[in-house]
Amino acid sequence: MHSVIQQAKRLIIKVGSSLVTNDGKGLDSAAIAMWAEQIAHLRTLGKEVVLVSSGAIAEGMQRLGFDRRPTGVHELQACAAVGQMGLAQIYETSFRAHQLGTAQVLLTHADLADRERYLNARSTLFTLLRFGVVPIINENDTVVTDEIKFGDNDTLGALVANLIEADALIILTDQRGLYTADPRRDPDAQFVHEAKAGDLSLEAMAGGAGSGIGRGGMLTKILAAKRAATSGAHTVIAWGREERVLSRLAAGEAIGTQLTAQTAQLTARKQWMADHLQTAGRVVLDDGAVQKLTAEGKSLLPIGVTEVAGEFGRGDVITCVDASGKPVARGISNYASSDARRIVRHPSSEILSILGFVEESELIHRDNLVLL
Ligand SMILES: Nc1ncnc2c1ncn2[C@@H]1O[C@H](COP(=O)(O)OP(=O)(O)O)[C@@H](O)[C@H]1O
Ligand SMILES: N[C@@H](CCC(=O)OP(=O)(O)O)C(=O)O
Repeated sequence: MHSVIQQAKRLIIKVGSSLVTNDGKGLDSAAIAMWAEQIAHLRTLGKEVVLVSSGAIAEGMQRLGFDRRPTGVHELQACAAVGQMGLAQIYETSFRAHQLGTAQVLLTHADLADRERYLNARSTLFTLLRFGVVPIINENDTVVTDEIKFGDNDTLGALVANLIEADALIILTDQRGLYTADPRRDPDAQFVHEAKAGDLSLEAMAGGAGSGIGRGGMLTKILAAKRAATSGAHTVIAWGREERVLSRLAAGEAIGTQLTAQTAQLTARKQWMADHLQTAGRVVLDDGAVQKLTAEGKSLLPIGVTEVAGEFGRGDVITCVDASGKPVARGISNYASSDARRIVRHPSSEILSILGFVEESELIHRDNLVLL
């Protein structure tokens, strides 16, 4: 019995190129229809699902008549642009059959490295989930070159898991999970049912891609599990063609390899903030706000702030101090210092009229706040 997927409220599901495109033979509409049906089922169980799908390059190669992967970067990018249309079309059609809308989200490394774009991507994904839509994510291949690529969608899946604090990452691939060696090369390879995410011995077991279609192989999946675990997300690596794989995982069945995160989700996030000793700025709280934060576990609203010191951007970690200057909390600011200065001492209902836009009604959300 594996219960991490059963218990997960928010899930990232990553499907690899070889699965999506039937080993490069063209989009596998039957398989995609089955995942869509299962994802619709997961949603009826109250789970939020984000899909990370590879396959744009493989599908574009097919459509443009390449029988081997082109070597030129712009040819690959052109393939991705052509193939992405096929992905968008088939996902939209497959989910529509279950009255679910889809949304295309193409991300680059630069998007997630930039604090403001990171927060924007995060807010947009949360909003899509709130609208009941299934976001379908891929790397924005047409605008990236090697140095700034995620390079593989296993890594992208893990970063998205970190981005929206998913409880679990499911990586569907063309093997049943992790073996002690590449099963394509070593017939004696043993199946690994369960291990700790981040266990270094796993990295030695995992080899590169076996199919010529996929990019990362097993190593990027192991590293993705390690990365996802930093925000407390567990990973399951499973065979995408296993019958009803997603629904059975959601029912608690032990399928695939489970790589368990060792740190609880909130603890991991709070630890990250607590480790942020160099904060970009400081806000002074009135006594009421100190009370709300420390005794009631509430978010920090602009109205409870009397002063903003330093220069910081949206997404920076800032320190909250009481009227005497004593630090009481640390957290991620939803507003840049220039905007924060204008909205402090005001009720959140006035943010729109003061700034002309509203990022969030809180200055710091309690999930992004750690008490000192
Ligand atoms: N230890 C291992 N256990 C399982 N598969 C492995 C291992 N090492 C390497 N592989 C290879 O990794 C491949 C899956 O990676 P990849 O081709 O990138 O798939 P995807 O397109 O799903 O990301 C498998 O087909 C397999 O040959
Ligand atoms: N963005 C690329 C993803 C390449 C990739 O990571 O492939 P895979 O190893 O099959 O997940 C595409 O859509 O072709």
